[in-house]
Amino acid sequence: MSKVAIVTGSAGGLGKGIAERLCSDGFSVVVHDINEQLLNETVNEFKNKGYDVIGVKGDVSKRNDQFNLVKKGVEKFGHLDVFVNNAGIDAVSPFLEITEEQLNKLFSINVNGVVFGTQAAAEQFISQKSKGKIINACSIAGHESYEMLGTYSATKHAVKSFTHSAAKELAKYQITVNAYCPGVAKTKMWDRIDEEMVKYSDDLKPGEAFEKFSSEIALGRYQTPEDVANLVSFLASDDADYITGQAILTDGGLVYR
Ligand SMILES: NC(=O)C1=CN([C@@H]2O[C@H](COP(=O)(O)OP(=O)(O)OC[C@H]3O[C@@H](n4cnc5c(N)ncnc54)[C@H](O)[C@@H]3O)[C@@H](O)[C@H]2O)C=CC1
Ligand SMILES: CC(=O)C(C)=O
Repeated sequence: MSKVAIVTGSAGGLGKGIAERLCSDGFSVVVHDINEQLLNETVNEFKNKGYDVIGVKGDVSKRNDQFNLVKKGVEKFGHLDVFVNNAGIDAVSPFLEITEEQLNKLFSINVNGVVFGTQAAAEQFISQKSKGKIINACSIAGHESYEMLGTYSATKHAVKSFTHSAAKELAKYQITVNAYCPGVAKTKMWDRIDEEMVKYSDDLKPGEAFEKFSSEIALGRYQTPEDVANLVSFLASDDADYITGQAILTDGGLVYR
């Protein structure tokens, strides 16, 4: 019987890289996203590669959608082993321009989404009477608070905090809760961050905000989805059974904690 993983926001970006890696690790995978067209494209691409996947559309900020996601995954594959709370969004603005709308939107997706996903997965693990692994997308911005990324950084600090508290409460069920903290990966998220940072700057040209962040990476290159997937693959494996409550940096040497 193959292991089963759900990865939220996995039609593109880091989530897609994580979902593909878990497929090649032998998992049956539920690919999930709010973007239905991209979701269908990714599911078809994975099926053509021979991977055992289904697609479920949903919005992580809606509690019912998160419980429906687990239900659909279990209806198809019979059980659940790993739930990756990957979906997240960005926002760029000076502190004095942070709006109520920005705060509500980012917290509802990046934080509420992680809480609801964790609750849905944990209920399933408990009812299965099995161990289970919950793996959350944090960030270097969950360890360091960046200028122009104040709201985003606050959401990722909240993800780290919920990773700690959920790990403490769920350990008695043999459920582990950990987080991966990427650095600077060239996905659509960074394309948007770069575009916004350039708008707010007098001297940055398109691409230069990304280059500026990347130039500080000790290992000398920006991150790929595969770099992130390497860590998530380990956290999803039995080799990580004794690790819980950790928010692990994978950033090529950028933030040291
Ligand atoms: N790209 C980077 O350098 C870094 C990314 N991260 C985190 O990694 C995660 C993935 O980031 P990327 O792949 O770069 O982002 P991305 O924007 O490239 O991809 C995110 C995916 O999530 C989906 N999504 C957005 N809102 C959703 C919602 N409400 N419900 C369901 N799906 C939704 C999008 O449609 C998209 O397919 C995020 O949590 C992000 O904060 C952390 C550190 C660095
Ligand atoms: C996108 C991200 O997580 C940053 C800038 O730390």
